[in-house]
Amino acid sequence: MATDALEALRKSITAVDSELLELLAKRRGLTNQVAETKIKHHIPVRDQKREEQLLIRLIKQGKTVGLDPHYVTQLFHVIIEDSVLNQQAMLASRANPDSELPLNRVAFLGDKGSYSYLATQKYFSRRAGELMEIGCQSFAEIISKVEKNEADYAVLPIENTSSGSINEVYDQLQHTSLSIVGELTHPIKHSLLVKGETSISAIKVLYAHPQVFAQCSHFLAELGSVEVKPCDSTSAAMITVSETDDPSVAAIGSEAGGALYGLHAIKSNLANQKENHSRFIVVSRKAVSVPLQVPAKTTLVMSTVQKPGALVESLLVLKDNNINMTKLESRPITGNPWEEMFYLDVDGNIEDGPMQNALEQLAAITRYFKVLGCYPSEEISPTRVAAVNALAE
Ligand SMILES: C=C(O[C@@H]1C=C(C(=O)O)C=C[C@H]1O)C(=O)O
Repeated sequence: MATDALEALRKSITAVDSELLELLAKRRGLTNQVAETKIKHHIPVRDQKREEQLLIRLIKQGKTVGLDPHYVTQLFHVIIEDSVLNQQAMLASRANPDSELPLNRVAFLGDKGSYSYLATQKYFSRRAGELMEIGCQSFAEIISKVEKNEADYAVLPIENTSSGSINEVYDQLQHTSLSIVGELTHPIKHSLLVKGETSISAIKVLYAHPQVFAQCSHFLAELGSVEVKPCDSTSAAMITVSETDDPSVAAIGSEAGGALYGLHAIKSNLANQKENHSRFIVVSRKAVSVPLQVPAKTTLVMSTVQKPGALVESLLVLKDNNINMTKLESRPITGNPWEEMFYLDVDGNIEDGPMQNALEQLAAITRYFKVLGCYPSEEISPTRVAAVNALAE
């Protein structure tokens, strides 16, 4: 009897969920039409005033039907982020018709199920064309695939909120002729993955990528005497565990990735930091042009002359041109001990006046200077509604 009632209720929920999906698709269609209008009339993609008004109205309306402001705000932040990213992708592809390929051959680290694989899927889901996945064993192999025209794009992790910059990728960028054409941030949720029935206390051997071990060091310390075995990628770790019936082995990776190999999670949220995200860059042989209506980021690489204050002087060029720097990284220059290559991420478009001034001035005062790429920024900061607390009352 009880199960009949449950069944009926679940049927109704399924019907509501289908309606929600259809409405979300309808909303997406409308925002795509908005993008067409913005292209035609040169209007910026993001309009935070409109977003604020929309959120205030929805929070008020939500209250009348028993939905709390926090829930409504969170839901619509996700919906708006999707809408802005889709519109940005549309504008970017219009501005670069030659990079519209029927087949995108994409090289990334590992195999199906790796974090790079999941990031690749996410990035290309907003872009036209089929996706051909090319799993690789190292960052050098990934870069070389694109350089040799065996792939069109490479997706490379560049930094993580727990373990910091991925030095090996920065070092690869020093020597390549490829350009950065995109970026994306992907949540990294580490789980302890096993094949059959087992428990945490039974685990004796743990496979994972070294970056993953670094990000989960607190969990590893708690685990105690477990042998850690570094692998080339998260997917390599998953494959190793999937190929044995030994209940004392486990891998660390994403639950979604593990499911592709018949693994399940016995513990989740293993990272030291709760908010664990990785930023990936997308590189290609040809640079892209970013429409001025889309927020852009530019990555620069430079080495300064050997004199006191040389780096400060370079940073002042950015300040004088009112350019915001979002990241500064330094890496040793191979063959030149104690000399550093600086990598800078700045907000701005190389087709913009102040940025062109800054680039010219930097080129004049540095020993080596190169633009690694200008690409649409995918960091969509959520619009906060100042009045949200008042509205909650
Ligand atoms: C759809 C638009 O573009 C963006 C996305 C919005 C949305 O999804 O509601 C609102 C404002 C813009 O930041 C728009 O300008 O109306």
